[in-house]
Amino acid sequence: SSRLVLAGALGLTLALGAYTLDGWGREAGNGVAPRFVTDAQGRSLILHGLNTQSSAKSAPDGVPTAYDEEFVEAERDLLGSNVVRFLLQWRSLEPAPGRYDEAYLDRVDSWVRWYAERDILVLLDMHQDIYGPAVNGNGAPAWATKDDGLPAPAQDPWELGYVQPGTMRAFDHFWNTTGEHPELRGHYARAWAHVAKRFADDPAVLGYDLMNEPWGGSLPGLPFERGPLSDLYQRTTDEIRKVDRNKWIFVEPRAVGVNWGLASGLRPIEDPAEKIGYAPHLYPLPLDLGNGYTGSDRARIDRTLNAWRDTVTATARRQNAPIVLGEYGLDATKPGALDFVDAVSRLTDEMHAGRIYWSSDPSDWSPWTADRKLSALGGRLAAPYPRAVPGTPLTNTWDPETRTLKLVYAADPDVKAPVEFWLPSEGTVTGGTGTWDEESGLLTVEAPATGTQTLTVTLK
Ligand SMILES: CN(C)c1ccc(C(=O)NC[C@H]2N[C@H](CO)[C@@H](O)[C@@H]2O)cc1
Repeated sequence: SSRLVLAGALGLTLALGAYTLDGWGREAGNGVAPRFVTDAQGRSLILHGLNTQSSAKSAPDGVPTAYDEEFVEAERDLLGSNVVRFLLQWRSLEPAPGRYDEAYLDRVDSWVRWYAERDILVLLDMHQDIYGPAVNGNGAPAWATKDDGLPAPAQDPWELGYVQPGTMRAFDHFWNTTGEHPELRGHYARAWAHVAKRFADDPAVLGYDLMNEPWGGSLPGLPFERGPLSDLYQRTTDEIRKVDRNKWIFVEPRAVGVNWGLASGLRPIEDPAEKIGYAPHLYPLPLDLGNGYTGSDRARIDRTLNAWRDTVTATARRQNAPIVLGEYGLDATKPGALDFVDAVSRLTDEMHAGRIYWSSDPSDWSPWTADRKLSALGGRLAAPYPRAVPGTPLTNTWDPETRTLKLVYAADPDVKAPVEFWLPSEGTVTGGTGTWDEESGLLTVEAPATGTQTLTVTLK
């Protein structure tokens, strides 16, 4: 099938790309991420939420169409979300070179306000897939799509769109591999600076995810990441920091290969604010090929998860970056799908990484039913978790059998704030004094502010 053709082509690319990295690209890196995003009180945050939303990719006005404020309310109340990865479109932001559409940013701001009113932080994602609409993708404006008139017909599966001649040329011009369009990356960096200038002082905005799933066109993965991609991230960070020295800036590795557990070649980005986060995606190849999380595929996928953990942790450590899994998801009708969701939850809990599910759109992947309740998959996402910790989390494990969450953390005596858990229903706590708020689903726990603390929360 064409998916197998895709896998073969990409697999060969990967093998060649990966082998150039000191063997097969596996780097030791077990253990926890060295950094956390912190709140105003200095608590370490563990971020859980949804991607919103794929419908924005093709929406004429560039904002989600299959989502509304009622859903945002449900995200807080039924899923306990404290973050959203909100898709932006460069085509909507900068419809002509150097001309920014403030009405578009007003529409984005109206969504940010919805999330702000529900204490959900917003990670703004400059989203692209297959470069932009002019080559049957989404993201870039037509004026920045230099396809040299080469063909780029829509493909099935859609991923083959990345290797069409016109799309490859558009990427090669953007990364200036051709040497003919050095101006494009400057436009991209300045467009981000324009967004940052708008939201620099908005406490609801967590920060900026600089590019969704970068693709190097003709450049192999590792040289692409070490060269033009890291250069673009550095240039964009420099432009943003001219107007915003506070927000987090998240960088993504290349999608192909790293989504499946291979090592990334990203260089550490220099940032005077020292607030660079790492936001990789996780899509094991057997699932991408339409299989389930069962039998021999399950064993392969488990090996992918372990490799992904090690390589992601190693890359984050190079940058001293907190980790947020920016995308993971699958068709919930596939065999073993819910077990995969639980496996990713355990993995990111082990890494103390945030996790943002793809996506809130109506589909077989969705956490929502047609009548806006939690789907079976949504129910697995709605597990208890520690959202804010006054110290460094050491252990964070949820056991659905015993309905018990165990948090061990090294208390920071300088952080005068309680532990905050989100629970889908009331729970009791040992190791501290808990206050349950039914309306918000928050269990606030006072515990000693020194030494290693162990809190055990059990749902009633
Ligand atoms: C060949 N290339 C460059 C490629 C192949 C496959 C993906 C992908 O599956 N991505 C996973 C999900 N991410 C997007 C949105 O960011 C979703 O549409 C995909 O399901 C990406 C790139």
